[in-house]
Amino acid sequence: MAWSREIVELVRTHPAVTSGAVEPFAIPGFLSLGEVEALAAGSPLRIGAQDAFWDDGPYTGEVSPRQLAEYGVSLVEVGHAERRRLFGETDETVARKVDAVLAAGLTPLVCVGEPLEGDAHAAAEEVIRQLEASIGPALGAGREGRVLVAYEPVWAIGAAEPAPDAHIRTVCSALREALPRPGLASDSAVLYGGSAGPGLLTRIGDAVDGLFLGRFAHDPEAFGRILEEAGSTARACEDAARGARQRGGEEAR
Ligand SMILES: O=C(CO)COP(=O)(O)O
Repeated sequence: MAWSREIVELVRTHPAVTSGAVEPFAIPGFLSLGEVEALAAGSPLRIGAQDAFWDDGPYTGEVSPRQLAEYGVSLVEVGHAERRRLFGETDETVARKVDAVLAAGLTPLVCVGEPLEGDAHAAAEEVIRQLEASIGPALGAGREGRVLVAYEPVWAIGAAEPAPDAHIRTVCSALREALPRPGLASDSAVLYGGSAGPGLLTRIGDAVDGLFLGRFAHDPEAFGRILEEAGSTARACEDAARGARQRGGEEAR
């Protein structure tokens, strides 16, 4: 709660957030959701849940996306590596959860990632397959909405360092290219997670839309530094896009 209080204060006034360039979110454990949601009410901090079940029940002990929506939650994390490894989640169960989250009008944050360190192009193929298996069925059935994809190489979670910059670039660029499709909102995005911390976004910001942070944002001061970087990265990307549009206009003339 102390962390949440500091983060809410930070994002309320930070220019990177008030300008609309950066969209911060926090995903606390279920037991803290209500309190964090109350703290964040009226602030730009969006609140997510770490998991949800795919139906309303009766499924004793499970929490459905519709219940989370009533609670003020707007994001639901689906298919985190720990859920896949320790709780038997498969692409099929992830797909059912994505469908239920979209049906409840919430945004699924779909986690994908290759289990072992290896070739970046092979990793890109693997995660695009995971993405398709996770969101394809819901979109194919006519669901619509925004999807956030968190690319988390399993071998880089809880590690000393994130995956190498070139690896992240290759995989996230491929995911960005694979993402647009009918039914998917145009503000759908690709985030990188796995030992992400200060300094990373400045290096890879042209290849990703954001970060999915764990341990290295547990210090609010580090979160603040990353927010600064996110603001500068957003400005740099806007400038680059404006330059490209101007060059395109000159060529057209
Ligand atoms: O999986 C993650 C967050 O859920 C990543 O955690 P770390 O950044 O601590 O490796």
